[in-house]
Amino acid sequence: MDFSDLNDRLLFAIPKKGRLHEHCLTLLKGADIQFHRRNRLDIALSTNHPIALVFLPAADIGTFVGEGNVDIGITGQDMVVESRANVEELLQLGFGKCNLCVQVPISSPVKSARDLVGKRIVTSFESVVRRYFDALESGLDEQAAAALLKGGAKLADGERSKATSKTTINYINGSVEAACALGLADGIVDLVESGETMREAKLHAITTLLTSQAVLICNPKKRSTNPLIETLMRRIQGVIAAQKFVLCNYNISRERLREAVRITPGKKAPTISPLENSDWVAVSSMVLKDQVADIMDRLEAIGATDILVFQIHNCRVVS
Ligand SMILES: Nc1ncnc2c1ncn2[C@@H]1O[C@H](COP(=O)(O)OP(=O)(O)OP(=O)(O)O)[C@@H](O)[C@H]1O
Ligand SMILES: O=P(O)(O)OC[C@H]1O[C@H](OP(=O)(O)OP(=O)(O)O)[C@H](O)[C@@H]1O
Repeated sequence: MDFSDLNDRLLFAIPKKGRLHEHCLTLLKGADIQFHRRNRLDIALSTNHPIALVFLPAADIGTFVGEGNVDIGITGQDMVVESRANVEELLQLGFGKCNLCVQVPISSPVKSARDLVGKRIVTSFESVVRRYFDALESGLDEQAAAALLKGGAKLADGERSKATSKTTINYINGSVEAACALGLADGIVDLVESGETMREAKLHAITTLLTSQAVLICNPKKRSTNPLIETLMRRIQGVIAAQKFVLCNYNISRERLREAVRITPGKKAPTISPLENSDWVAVSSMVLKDQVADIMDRLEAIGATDILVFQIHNCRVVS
């Protein structure tokens, strides 16, 4: 590829592998960003928009966006906090949801993060954990120390001087959950989603430092300079909304319509159309996918008929 092809293109960073990769490809497809990625190339030019996709490790995307090497990107909030990147969060994407937790062996006498001050921690989130334990060592409680992380705030000079960094924090990249069993650590800090990895390793979580999900981020100086960023944002928002909602259609007698509208109020209001039989109407309304079974039961109970549920492929709705 000729890299002059990148001139005048919006550079959009996507995790090149791992937990977020497939979700990102689905979003790109839903937003109709077409591209062809040549074998072994980490840059792909969009064939229908002035965009170049840059496939990077999720851990590096915050820094690349913050420093303006790329314009926008998708990564986990945990990665943004770890890299301390100066980025604007445009959208929460609803996937890659997990918590960054302090974990200790089930058999350990350690009950709180404070009990680990002065002990050995193993993690892939070295900067987050250093900041958290510095905050604890300076006298903040666990809640205040965790709040400091996401706000990106630094310890005040006075507070910082009280932190002695006596807690040992060692970085490893993956398989962190084995560290306690191997005698390398008294506790670990790692991501938890289902909790399966933690339970298999005979660990339990004693506190949560961060909650995280995938986010669309932007370099703070770039948003106002390229209108394509707003367009992309709206498209991606539409794809996410479409994944959350389904369209529910049914017929109901006019006398039960008020009750039916309470069950399916829609985003703004349901669409109501008269049927040939004047005592009945047809209703069409967006409902949350994870509530649809309950909604169908309730509609049936008030006498609704011909209840049909349709998948939404894309949409633009007011939030
Ligand atoms: N179990 C999980 N459930 C949900 N989201 C997760 C989970 N593990 C990680 N994530 C999210 O996905 C992001 C990328 O994690 P992932 O483990 O896929 O990284 P990676 O870049 O592929 O690195 P590696 O494969 O070397 O661990 C994390 O920063 C986090 O936001
Ligand atoms: O609570 P769970 O659903 O079990 O998920 C948590 C695990 O997922 C992540 O690791 P991943 O599987 O991505 O592999 P890694 O350890 O190589 O990073 C994370 O580091 C945990 O180990």
